[in-house]
Amino acid sequence: MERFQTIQALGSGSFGTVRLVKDVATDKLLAMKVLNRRDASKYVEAEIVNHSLLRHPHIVHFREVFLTDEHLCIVMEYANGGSLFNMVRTQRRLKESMARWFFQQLILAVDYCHKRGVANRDIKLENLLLHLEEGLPHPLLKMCDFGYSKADFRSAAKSQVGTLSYMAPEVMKSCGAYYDAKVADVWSCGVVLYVMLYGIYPFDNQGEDAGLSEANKVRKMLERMEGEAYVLNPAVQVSEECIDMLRGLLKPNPEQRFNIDRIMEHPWFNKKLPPQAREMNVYYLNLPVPPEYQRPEQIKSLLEEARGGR
Ligand SMILES: Nc1ncnc2c1ncn2[C@@H]1O[C@H](COP(=O)(O)OP(=O)(O)OP(=O)(O)O)[C@@H](O)[C@H]1O
Repeated sequence: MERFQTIQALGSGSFGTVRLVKDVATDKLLAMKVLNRRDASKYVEAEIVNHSLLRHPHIVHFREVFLTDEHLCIVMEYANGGSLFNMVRTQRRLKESMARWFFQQLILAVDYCHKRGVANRDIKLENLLLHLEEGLPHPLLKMCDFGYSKADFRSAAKSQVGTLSYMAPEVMKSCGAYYDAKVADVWSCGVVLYVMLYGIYPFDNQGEDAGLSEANKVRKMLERMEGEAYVLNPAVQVSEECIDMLRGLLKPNPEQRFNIDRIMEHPWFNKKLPPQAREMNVYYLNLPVPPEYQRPEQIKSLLEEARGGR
């Protein structure tokens, strides 16, 4: 008998589809990403291995990867509330208190990833899923998609990856020069916060830039980033403390940008922060890996097999 029963399709990405499945043994609902075996590239391998290193309440939990005759299946936690992107699109923008609720969870997840040695490099609203849980006033945030992630980034990154609207200026300009992937992640968190509050992108002015070539669009965006020329619409009620946070995150010079410690010390971040949030991160960092979990070496050899070494 099959171990997983498909309930419905959840969506599709550049590599394959994601399904809602039921674990037949436990009745638990899970998400399963199904790729063709031939798409088991080194990038996909990095995505899965990096994801498998992370266990945190605000990161979609990686369960296992397995092969069928034709497919590579990645089983993970199912987030039942859609994405933050959909929520912001439906509501146009979020109230400051709601934006802070999600931002706190995002920063806890990013802090944990960085301490584990993983930079996501594609933090955006579409990759932040939501999970509704009984008894909680708002959905929980769950980071997903480690397709561009980089582990062991002590030697900084240099490839230009990510999504343009969320990309830090030093990444956009890098052209093979090194940048610190952790600091670039903080910029993307700043863009996420801005979009939640104002319902538009801070630097990607789609109206004004329509019709421009890609190169000119990037040039325009860079000019706005470097001039810190994002609009703080006065019709939207946002506190001074929150704006101070935004300004610290969207500093074009990576050396002047807030780092995670500075964010976590900020009074706006600490307002209504759930008790023991920081201790929780220490707890998850020290959690031993259960013996039944797939290790990076096992995952790598499975992917090797998928690539043809059957
Ligand atoms: N764990 C999950 N729980 C619930 N929905 C999920 C889960 N993982 C992915 N999805 C949904 O499935 C869809 C496809 O996800 P997938 O990660 O394959 O592609 P993508 O991120 O949209 O695109 P790409 O892979 O090109 O970046 C998305 O709409 C996503 O919200």
